[in-house]
Amino acid sequence: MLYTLRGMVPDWASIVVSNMLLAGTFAMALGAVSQFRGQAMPWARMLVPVAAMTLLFALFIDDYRARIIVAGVLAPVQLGMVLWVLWRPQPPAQLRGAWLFSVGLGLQFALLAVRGMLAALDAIPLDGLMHGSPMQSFVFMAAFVVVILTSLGFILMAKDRAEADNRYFAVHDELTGAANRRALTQTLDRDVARAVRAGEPYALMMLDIDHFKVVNDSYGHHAGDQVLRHVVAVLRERIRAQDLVGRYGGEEFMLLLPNTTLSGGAALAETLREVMEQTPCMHEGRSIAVTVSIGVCGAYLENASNWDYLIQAADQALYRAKAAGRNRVECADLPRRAYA
Ligand SMILES: Nc1nc2c(ncn2[C@@H]2O[C@H](COP(=O)(O)OP(=O)(O)OP(=O)(O)O)[C@@H](O)[C@H]2O)c(=O)[nH]1
Repeated sequence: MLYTLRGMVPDWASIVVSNMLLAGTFAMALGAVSQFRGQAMPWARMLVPVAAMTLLFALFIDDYRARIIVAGVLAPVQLGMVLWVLWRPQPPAQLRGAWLFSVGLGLQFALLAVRGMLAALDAIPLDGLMHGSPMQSFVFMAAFVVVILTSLGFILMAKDRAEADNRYFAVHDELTGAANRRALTQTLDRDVARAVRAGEPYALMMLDIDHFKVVNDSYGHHAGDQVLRHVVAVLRERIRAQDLVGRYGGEEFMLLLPNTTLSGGAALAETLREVMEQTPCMHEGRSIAVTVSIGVCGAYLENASNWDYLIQAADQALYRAKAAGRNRVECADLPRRAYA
């Protein structure tokens, strides 16, 4: 708008302020992309080019050629930084939006750089912004395309991320990243049916952190949360790819172990108990001792329609482990009717 008012408003508004705003737009794009990528706002890299553009345009207020050259250098530098943050060190997960956004920015980058270069080589007419040279008309027209492409690209990136987050949190516990109760249930449905079909054994573990309330009370809730993440990390390191660890409730976790016998599950439970005891959780420079009690059940299943009894059996074994002094593993005796 300020560009089109050239001659009707003072030159400092039409020339200096308008280009300061344009540089500001690119700076905001850099801020937005940095935030999108989870990085801090790069204030210096955002503000220095805007200040440089403003100063140089004020300095060259009567020199159209110099201004085109300045814009042909500074704007591509700003746009290059936006593209760098977007694609480095790894490309973003939201590829289709990122490509659209980058094509828009790349077009702007190329146009301003080429125009600056042609001006520097005296290869385009330099009779002013509003005199309708083909190059100038092209730059104006392209600006609309650029705005549409970059806006659509960014909206698409944000939408794809929101959808991916929704999908992730539908099946993961927010605090620990372990499977949530819903994912555990879905996996049990699928796993138990497969185990029955294949005639393979299946084991299930319930694991509970000992005296977790004391951790919260002594070290605070943040430390408690860190202990929960620590437990999941330790469990994940020890289980196989086909096993699943999920958060069943507050400080209670469930492990699903396909193709595992009761004795195999019990051996793994004992290893996990030992590793947990030997691996304290570090929080703000302090070492917090963690022990767990585990109830295990496992069997060759014959009935895929109901697996509740597996959880009940493992839970009862866990209860016995707690009652027997904690930091222990107990195995469940599955009632015969359960899997007959
Ligand atoms: N920090 C934190 N604490 C939680 C969370 N969910 C549940 N808790 C706490 O976990 C504690 C569980 O306490 P209890 O059920 O008494 O169990 P416990 O202290 O581990 O005792 P035992 O299981 O008998 O060994 C409670 O203090 C809850 O507030 C969570 O997401 N974060």
